Amino acid sequence: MIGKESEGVKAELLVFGANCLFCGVEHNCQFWELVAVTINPPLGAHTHYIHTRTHSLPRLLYSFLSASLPLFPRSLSGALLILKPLGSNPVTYPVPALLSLKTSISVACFSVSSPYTINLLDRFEGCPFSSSEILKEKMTQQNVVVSDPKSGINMAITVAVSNSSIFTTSVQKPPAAQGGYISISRKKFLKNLEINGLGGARINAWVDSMRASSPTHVKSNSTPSLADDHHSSWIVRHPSALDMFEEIIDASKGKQIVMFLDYDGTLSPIVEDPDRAFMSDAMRKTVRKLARCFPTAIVSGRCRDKVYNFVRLAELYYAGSHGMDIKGPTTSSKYNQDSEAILFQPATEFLPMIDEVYQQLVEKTKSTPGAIVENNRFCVSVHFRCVDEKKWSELAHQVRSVLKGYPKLRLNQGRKVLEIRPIIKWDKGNALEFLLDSLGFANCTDVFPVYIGDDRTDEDAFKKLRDRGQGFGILVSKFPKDTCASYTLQEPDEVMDFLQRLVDWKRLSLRAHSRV
Ligand SMILES: O=P(O)(O)OC[C@H]1O[C@H](O[C@H]2O[C@H](CO)[C@@H](O)[C@H](O)[C@H]2O)[C@H](O)[C@@H](O)[C@@H]1O
Repeated sequence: MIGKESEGVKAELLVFGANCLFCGVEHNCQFWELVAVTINPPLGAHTHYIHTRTHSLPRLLYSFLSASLPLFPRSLSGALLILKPLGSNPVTYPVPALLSLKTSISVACFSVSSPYTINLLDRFEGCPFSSSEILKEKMTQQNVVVSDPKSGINMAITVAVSNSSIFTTSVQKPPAAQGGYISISRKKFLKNLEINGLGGARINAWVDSMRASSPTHVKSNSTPSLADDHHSSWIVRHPSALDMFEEIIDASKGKQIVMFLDYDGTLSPIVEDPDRAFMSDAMRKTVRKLARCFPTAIVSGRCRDKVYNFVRLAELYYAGSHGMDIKGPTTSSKYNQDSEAILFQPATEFLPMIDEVYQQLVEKTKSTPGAIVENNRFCVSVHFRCVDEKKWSELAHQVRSVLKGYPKLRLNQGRKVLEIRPIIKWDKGNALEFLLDSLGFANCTDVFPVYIGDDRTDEDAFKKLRDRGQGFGILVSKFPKDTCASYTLQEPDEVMDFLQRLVDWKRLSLRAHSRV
């Protein structure tokens, strides 16, 4: 079973395989290997890349599906097939039932049994095999039926599961990246950079990850129409929170909205000097109004004092150092009568170690022009935004040489920054949960948390919301990225517009309420 029918969970099926989805044969199109099918996007809101390359099949599939969407019943908003390049890591956001299979799903087809009966596979022209033949031939079968409780439609999904990738024997090595888009494969964008291990190989992985860390432009050799397709399909799955404002408000009806805001890249634009990442007065004013309407927290990778000095609003909750330093408001308001009591620091024992590492990193990296080491109290950031790309490998070596002596620290990567922090299992997602509990929403079903952020570490919070099945995340990005957020906003200015709309809506609804 995929998802929990009773809770109306949207179904999503990930399909991995090296062979053609439709005929099961390995065509001469070694550029793709993975297909994800998302049913009911964008509400399913699972993110994957379309990483189409030179072969025309991906485009064909995409046009085929776009043409099929109008045939779907209204409540079934569609299905998307997403392709990944051969050899890349599979995206790991399957619904829990699929996750627990701990196996790769090699190839699949699905059909939608409804009054409209659409079998995508059979409708594909030129497919020499029927779905069942492929599946019988290639793998063990597992049939999954998903009901869409709203539409009363049963979707029969046939998933073929194999413990080893049955197609890998004839699979060639992935081609070197060519054409394409600004997509960051999970392989390239390592969430936790490995500190020890094989020297050269590891450093290369770091540098690859550093390169992928902050896409700012479409690669010059990309094919514009494919890039457009990629971007539009990403937007379909992660629509603008401004465009979807009414839907968002509908979803929050009867629930208490709680706002969580990242700082850098969300409330303030990204700038070269981390000490000059100021927030505009207009943004400050908007956040102040927001906090009068909803409990509001700032969740940042920065040291709490520093982010407070940028924001300067005493009525907010602050979670600094990626959530490892949480403090309630220092002035009371409607939402925080005894919040001053809140202070949570789960990593205090690491303070001396972080200090020591900070000093060593400053010393070690001082020969690399442009490198900035920032002490974020419970974590340290090494910025490489202003370091010449030719020097990135040198910087990676320097950082690794320091970290080798500290097995209790780990390294993550943000936007042109290496972030070092204690190995403890505490992230922005835990901070969000902690704050919700502190606000009195533990085990509450009528709370609607909204988290807005732009960076990798914000994904922990997006994922937490998705796992809780409450509220949603909004990713601030102009470019397609792998994300657990449901919606997007392009830049801090759009964040401000969105917050202002929330404020206006709240004021209007309070007025309407008081008239009744
Ligand atoms: O969780 P966040 O609040 O988003 O913190 C993540 C990092 O943000 C800051 O760095 C980023 O913004 C800088 C200023 O615009 C920019 O120069 C840098 O390249 C970005 O990575 C902060 O300085 C870091 O310490 C945080 O780790």
